[in-house]
Amino acid sequence: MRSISPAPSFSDLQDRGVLITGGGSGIGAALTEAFAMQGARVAFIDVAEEPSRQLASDLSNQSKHAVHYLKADLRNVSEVRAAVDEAVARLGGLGVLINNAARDDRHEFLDMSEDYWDENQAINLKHMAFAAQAAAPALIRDGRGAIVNMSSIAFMLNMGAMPSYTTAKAGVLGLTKSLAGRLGPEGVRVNAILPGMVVTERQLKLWLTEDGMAAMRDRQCLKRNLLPADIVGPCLFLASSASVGMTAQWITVDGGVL
Ligand SMILES: NC(=O)c1ccc[n+]([C@@H]2O[C@H](COP(=O)([O-])OP(=O)(O)OC[C@H]3O[C@@H](n4cnc5c(N)ncnc54)[C@H](O)[C@@H]3O)[C@@H](O)[C@H]2O)c1
Repeated sequence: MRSISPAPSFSDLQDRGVLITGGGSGIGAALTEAFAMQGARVAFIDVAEEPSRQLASDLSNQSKHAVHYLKADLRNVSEVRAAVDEAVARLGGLGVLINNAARDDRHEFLDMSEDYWDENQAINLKHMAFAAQAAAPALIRDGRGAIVNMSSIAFMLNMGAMPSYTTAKAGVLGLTKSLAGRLGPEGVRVNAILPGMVVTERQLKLWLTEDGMAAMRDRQCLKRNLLPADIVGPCLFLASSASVGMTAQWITVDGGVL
């Protein structure tokens, strides 16, 4: 499910330090690959060790710089901080943080426990704030730092099957606007991407059915499934100096649902 279409080239991303959370599979893996192929210095955090090690090793054989895999459970703030510090040390600085990791569990609202809510917010929202906090000093030192936060159109579709996830994804936009306000005066831009239905291995395994995909294609203007590669161009753009005047904004990549 890795990206296959050629990504646009942004020469300013060469040698930039880039950290991607949840970069070991799905959209995150496509982003890890794309930044590595731009010639960036890339590190990614993921809890899934085996596929992540494999990805880092495969990409390191093809890219200008070795790709660094850092194992951490992003639900744990001290692990987030340690992994970000390690990334900054290994990359020799940081220019770009991609807050990508999430887990879109379905859950029944009427049965939802407090613990479930807290754990769900921890993987879908909280780590983005603390990764940004840990990365901020390096991004400020960089002088043209950029953060890209992964939201979702799901919170605008009145979906009843995952209220904690969709609340977190709405929160990602609030976080994006607040951090843009706080970090903009220090030269750091903060933007977000709202993907629509993107077909990944995990989505296929857990949630997507032929009927469900057909129904979403029906709602889209573009009558094809979106793939992780569709998120790559917008993300590279928001990370690069091509979008140097943009902050506190978001780009929707949903094939035209909204
Ligand atoms: N796929 C879609 O249709 C879709 C739609 C809208 C938004 N998004 C957003 O795009 C982003 C990527 O989605 P995806 O579908 O590629 O997800 P995915 O589940 O395929 O990948 C998420 C990655 O995060 C990692 N991860 C999960 N829990 C972790 C933890 N506790 N600590 C560290 N790493 C952890 C996983 O191992 C995995 O590699 C997410 O923010 C998601 O909400 C996806």
